Amino acid sequence: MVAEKGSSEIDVWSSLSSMSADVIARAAFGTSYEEGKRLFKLQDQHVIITFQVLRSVTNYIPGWRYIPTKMNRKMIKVEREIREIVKNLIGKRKESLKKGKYEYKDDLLGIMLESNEKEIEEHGSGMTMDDIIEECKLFHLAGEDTTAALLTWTMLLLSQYQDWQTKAREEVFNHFGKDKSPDFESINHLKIVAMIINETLRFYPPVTSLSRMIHQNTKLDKLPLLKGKEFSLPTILVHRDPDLWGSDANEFNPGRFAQGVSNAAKVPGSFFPFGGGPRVCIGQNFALVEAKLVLAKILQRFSFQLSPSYVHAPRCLVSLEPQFGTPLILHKI
Ligand code: HEM
Repeated sequence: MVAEKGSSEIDVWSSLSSMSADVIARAAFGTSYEEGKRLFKLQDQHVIITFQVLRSVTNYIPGWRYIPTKMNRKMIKVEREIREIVKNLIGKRKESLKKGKYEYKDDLLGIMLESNEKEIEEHGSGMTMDDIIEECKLFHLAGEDTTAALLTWTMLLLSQYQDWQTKAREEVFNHFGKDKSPDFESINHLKIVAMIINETLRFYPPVTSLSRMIHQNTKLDKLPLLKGKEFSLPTILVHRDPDLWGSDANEFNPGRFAQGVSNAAKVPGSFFPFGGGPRVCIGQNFALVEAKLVLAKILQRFSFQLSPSYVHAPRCLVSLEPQFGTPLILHKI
């Protein structure tokens, strides 16, 4: 995309979205990667239709979703195709097992099927086909746009704060030079890159709020929280609160993470981009390794700056994303 010795304007949001879709398709479906990609494309369509339906006034008419409107029929068609693909994938793996070829691989689907077989053998019941399909869908939904958003906001901020871009590149060069590929072990030695990623997660958290159900009456300071009600914890507001982060809460300053996550805020527990408790994000380590690897590789090859055509308009769909893309000018180094 960028000439050997040149510069190009690229919408990094769209490129990084395709990249993280590829990563999650490979991790979830390994050898069946191509079918995985098709599945995830369909799921993207499904999300778009769902948001259209949720935003439509007809959403408030009881029973409307059962009426065969154009939109509802499209939704059913996409859902059916998604189920067919996953069923086929599972069928093929089971078939190979029957033929004695134990072909369950180290991908998410393989691990899930293998542990499910054991569960059924030992306890007589396990996950149904529907459960497995839903788990595959959830991983894609939870893991694709979130990681793409993290990487996109990081690149945007490093375009705006060139001093941090230079520091990060120096660190990457010190560890890997210009050509050595960063690997899983050494990626954790990148302290400045880690600080930048944490500050981006604070500044533009891909998941902007958490929902919780209240199980018993309680009080949060003077605020009564009533059993049976749902409440929302606005991550993005907590992450920018000057009482918790200091007067520079609305400034990008990775240095605040220099002494680790637990010392970054004035009040512990003010940083929770991956949620918390029993439902904490199970993909957080995966996402952080992916983000560090990708960022290190980009910093090794390119310097980048903001394009004059960039329009700042974050919006919240599945994750906090740049509504009009993120055009950056990349220079080969
Ligand atoms: C920067 C990237 C990511 C961010 C910011 C993020 C954030 C979150 C948050 C805030 C939650 C809700 C946690 C809670 O309610 O306490 C969550 C749940 C979840 N995430 Fe992530 N996530 C990311 C990447 C990923 C990836 C790559 C995967 C899969 C490989 C993944 C899989 C999941 C799953 C399956 C859940 C549901 C867990 C449950 O309900 O038990 N996430 N994530």
